[in-house]
Amino acid sequence: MTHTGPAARGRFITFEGIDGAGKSSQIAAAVATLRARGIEVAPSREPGGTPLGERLRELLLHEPMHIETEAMLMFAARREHLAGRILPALEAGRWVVCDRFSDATYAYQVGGRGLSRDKFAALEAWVHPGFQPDLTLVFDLPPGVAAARMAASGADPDRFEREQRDFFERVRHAYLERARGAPQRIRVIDADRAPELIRAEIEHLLAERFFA
Ligand SMILES: Nc1ncnc2c1ncn2[C@@H]1O[C@H](COP(=O)(O)OP(=O)(O)OP(=O)(O)O)[C@@H](O)[C@H]1O
Ligand SMILES: Cc1cn([C@H]2C[C@H](O)[C@@H](COP(=O)(O)O)O2)c(=O)[nH]c1=O
Repeated sequence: MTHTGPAARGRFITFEGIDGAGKSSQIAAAVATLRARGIEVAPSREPGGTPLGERLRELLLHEPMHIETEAMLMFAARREHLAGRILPALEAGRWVVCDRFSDATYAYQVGGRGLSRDKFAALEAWVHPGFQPDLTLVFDLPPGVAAARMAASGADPDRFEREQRDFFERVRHAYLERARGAPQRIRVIDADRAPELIRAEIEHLLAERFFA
């Protein structure tokens, strides 16, 4: 008899790192790898992922604002994303592969801008109590290397990408600190390597974590 019970919950995988770390093409490769295994995957991004979230993204990336406004808007977009997209997909058995989530708020707003850890923790506990990604990959590389990559790409820098090297040093260290606090969930990837090597490591990690 065919099993017609509820689908198993999907998995939530996030990619993190300083701007220019090389997440985008590796996310596309990871999505393709999972789809090749027959998994239904919903790629998404933060801030964004919903119509309202994308409008908030425009403000966040281009309008100057108070640091607490910035943190609250990141979490407002996230609240919408969780309710409108992430949780429904996971409940329907789809996997969500997301370019950034709350670890980015910790790294950028707490580490980079100096938001208090208590305010971050309160927002996180409000917006997604007890919920975290199943796996987070932090792309780690020196800010100078990331800056050179971004300059070579020729893209117009946004409000975050225009920050100075010391800002990205703080963001990088906040990511590494966050990873030390959750070693089961967060894996640090050496992103200062050829794309093929990074892709092979990610395929290995996905296989080990979800298909062993
Ligand atoms: N491993 C790599 N080695 C050298 N260059 C790379 C590597 N990965 C990506 N790049 C190049 O670096 C630039 C930034 O890459 P990408 O846009 O994937 O970074 P990102 O982490 O998604 O950045 P952002 O968070 O700012 O969107 C691109 O021009 C890309 O082609
Ligand atoms: C989710 C989130 C993002 N940011 C910053 C990090 C990046 O500079 C931009 C998003 O651009 P990307 O090209 O999609 O990487 O937003 C942040 O500061 N805080 C956050 O919570």
